[in-house]
Amino acid sequence: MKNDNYVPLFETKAAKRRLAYKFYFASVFIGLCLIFAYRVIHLPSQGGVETWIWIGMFISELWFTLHWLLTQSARWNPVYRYTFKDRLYQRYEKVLPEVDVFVCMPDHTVEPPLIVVVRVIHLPSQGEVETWIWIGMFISELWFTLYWLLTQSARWNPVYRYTFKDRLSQRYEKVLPKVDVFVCTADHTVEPPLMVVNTVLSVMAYDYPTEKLSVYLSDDGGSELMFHALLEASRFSKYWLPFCKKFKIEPRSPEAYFSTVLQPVNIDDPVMAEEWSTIKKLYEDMKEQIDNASNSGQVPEAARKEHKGFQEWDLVSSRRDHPTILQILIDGRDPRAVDTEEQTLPTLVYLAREKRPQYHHNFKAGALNALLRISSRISNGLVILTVDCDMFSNSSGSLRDALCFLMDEEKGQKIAFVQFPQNFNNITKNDIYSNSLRIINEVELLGLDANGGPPYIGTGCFHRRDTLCGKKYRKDYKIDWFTENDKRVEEGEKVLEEPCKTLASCSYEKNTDWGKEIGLKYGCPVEDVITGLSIQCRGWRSVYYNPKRKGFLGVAPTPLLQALVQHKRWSEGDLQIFLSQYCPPVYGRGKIPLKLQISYCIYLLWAPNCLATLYYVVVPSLCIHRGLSLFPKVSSPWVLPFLYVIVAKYAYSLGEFLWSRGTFQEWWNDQRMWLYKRTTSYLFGFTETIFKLLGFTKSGFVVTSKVADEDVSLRYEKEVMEYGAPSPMFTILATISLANLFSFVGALKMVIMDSQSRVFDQLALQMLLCGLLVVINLPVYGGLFFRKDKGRMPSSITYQAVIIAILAHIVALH
Ligand SMILES: O=c1ccn([C@@H]2O[C@H](COP(=O)(O)OP(=O)(O)O[C@H]3O[C@H](CO)[C@@H](O)[C@H](O)[C@H]3O)[C@@H](O)[C@H]2O)c(=O)[nH]1
Ligand SMILES: [Mn+2]
Repeated sequence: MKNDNYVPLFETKAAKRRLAYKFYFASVFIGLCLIFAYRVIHLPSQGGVETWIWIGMFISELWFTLHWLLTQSARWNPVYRYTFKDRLYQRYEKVLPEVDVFVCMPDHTVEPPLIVVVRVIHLPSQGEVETWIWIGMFISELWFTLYWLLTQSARWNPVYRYTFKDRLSQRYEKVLPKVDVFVCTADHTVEPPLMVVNTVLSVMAYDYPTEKLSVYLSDDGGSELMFHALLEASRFSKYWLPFCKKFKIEPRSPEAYFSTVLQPVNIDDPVMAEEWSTIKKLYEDMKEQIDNASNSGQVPEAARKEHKGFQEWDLVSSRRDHPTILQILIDGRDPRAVDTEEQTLPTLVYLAREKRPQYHHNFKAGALNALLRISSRISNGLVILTVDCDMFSNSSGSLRDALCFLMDEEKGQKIAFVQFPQNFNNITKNDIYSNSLRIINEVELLGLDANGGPPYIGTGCFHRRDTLCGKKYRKDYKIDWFTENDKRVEEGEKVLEEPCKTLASCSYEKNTDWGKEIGLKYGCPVEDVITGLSIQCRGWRSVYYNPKRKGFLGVAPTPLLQALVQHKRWSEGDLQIFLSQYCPPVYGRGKIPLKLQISYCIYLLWAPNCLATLYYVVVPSLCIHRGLSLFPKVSSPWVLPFLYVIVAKYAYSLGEFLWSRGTFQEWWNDQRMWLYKRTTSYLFGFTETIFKLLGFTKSGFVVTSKVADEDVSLRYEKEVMEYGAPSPMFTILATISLANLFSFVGALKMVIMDSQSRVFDQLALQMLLCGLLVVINLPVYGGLFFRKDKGRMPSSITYQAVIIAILAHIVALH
């Protein structure tokens, strides 16, 4: 099979193993070991050796108990077997089938593992609280170490990818596969129709044979306004597509284009200048139509009469209760569907799947699965692109880039999907909410790619239809692009909307494998990650492609609360996967490489970080008042590993940021958001997952708002933190920052009053930690006490936080 003339369609380069990185890794690792040595050696001496012996006994017995539980599984229900040979001979002498008679002899032995409980209750009392606080520090540091080791798996061996679109075109221009683009929208109030149609227009304008391109919009809001907007866009596309192609403009979302290019690119060219103005005028008209309808909440009567599609809304009683609405706005096979230059237009379809209150709709996963079925009947593209409605295509070449991977003769066969990074076009200069996902996009996903493939992150991802529909990888899997297109094309008949509608009905999936083995998986708030993981576990790999010109640009959440809620959904969904049967180290064993299993855990274990972090930002500070020292004295050599690990870790992280074209201020903001997310989003995600496991709650999907009030946007532009809404998340943030402020002030007082500077010697590291927390929380104090605008902390939160912080200090002192 090896082809000597094989010239690849893409290339992979390993990043140079940086000596500095290795040094960093080894030295921090040694530092961590020293920290643990310190923790063990310096356990508060009140408890002394006895405490440790006791803890040792505890751990040993915990192990014995767990192991004993394991061994019980083999004792639960043993069976013995007997046979009756004589009967066998009598009856079946000639044919001799086998007969077993089972006699079951149950043997239940249950020893309640009470020993462990006894250990916990009777921990030697000399050390008491101090010992326990110390053990808490130990466990937090153990967690941080393990987690840091996990994150290293994504840094070990990053790779960069490059494509050769000219070769693709030379070899395959005539037989390029059909591509279906799925755009999802859910709610026209938080996802404005104008934004959605801009996304649709940008993907319609891909540099690709239009007769092979189909765009589907799934509207989970079932909104007439959205349909109206799409209808307007289908008309505008007749002008927009030829314009894009003629002048090769980028980006191809009209809104993004006209807001960056304020005058014709080539003023000297009168033809271009005139066309530019005409198109801009047409766009402004369309924008006005759509915005007017959105603002009044009604489609104008005249527009309604122009298209039969609006009649479908006669049967809609609410967005949660309506039959399937399916409208093919442009049918690419219709000879009349052409643009102003007589070129075929891409197929354009509007779908609002059936919704009934008694059926669970499974959020985005449900929407994508309905699209998979409907599109298989209409265009049946071999390749599927999924994009969120707020993510316009920023580069008309991305589609061909993706095909370079999927169509490569040797390595392409095994690739199930090509994931582009999630980038955003509303990030402010220093990215206050750390929305840009810079380190994930520029560092970690490159490493995951080398480890076996990035996860599927829901948007900007090109899939093979087959793999999304559950196909397993086999060595002999090979698509012959020269015949495949013809095979799948239907008779060329005009597709009828009515018969297709049942494919998107509520009852269609009953008793089928949809949502389990076929299509996107149900029941998880991060349907994308779990679906990608299971594709990889079926033997496929994925690739990550991060070109200079970003492939897609989306809308990042602007108020702080939105960002935190989004991360709550992510961390919750991720932890759910970890605790489910799909846990990568279990489910992926033997199916995906070990290093990929580990890399997955970086994200799947986001949520549990909340515990160690909360401990670390609360307990050491509160202990300052008691004079309880939890870190080595400055005069002791043990302080060195602590300082080294702190400095090395943060220096490297800053270096990584700058090297990925970030700024110092942005890195600092990222550290703050890291703290915020860990103490709020992850905490809520963690507890909710546990509740869900226990069966108390069900997970939902809170759609992130893509619009903000004017004054909120203004503050965002100025990079002023937006609190505003009363939320328990803010209570936590405010309380932590106040508690640390009180501690720090108290500590300063103690240091000043202490003439021999013994306090400083003992508490320096604790004060450093506390002081850093105060500095990083400066915006919170501003929001609590100094700001007057609407984005400040609500006063209810200020009161709560002050009271809780004072109470915490009182409790800590006694
Ligand atoms: O019932 C629903 C809910 C959401 N969506 C769509 O799903 C997309 C993502 O929703 P959004 O509120 O923007 O969530 P994000 O957190 O920004 O989305 C990220 O995280 C999701 C998983 O949590 C992925 O599905 C997305 O692709 C990924 O961009 C949007 O286009 C929505 O219109 C639906 O179609 N139906
Ligand atoms: Mn989004």
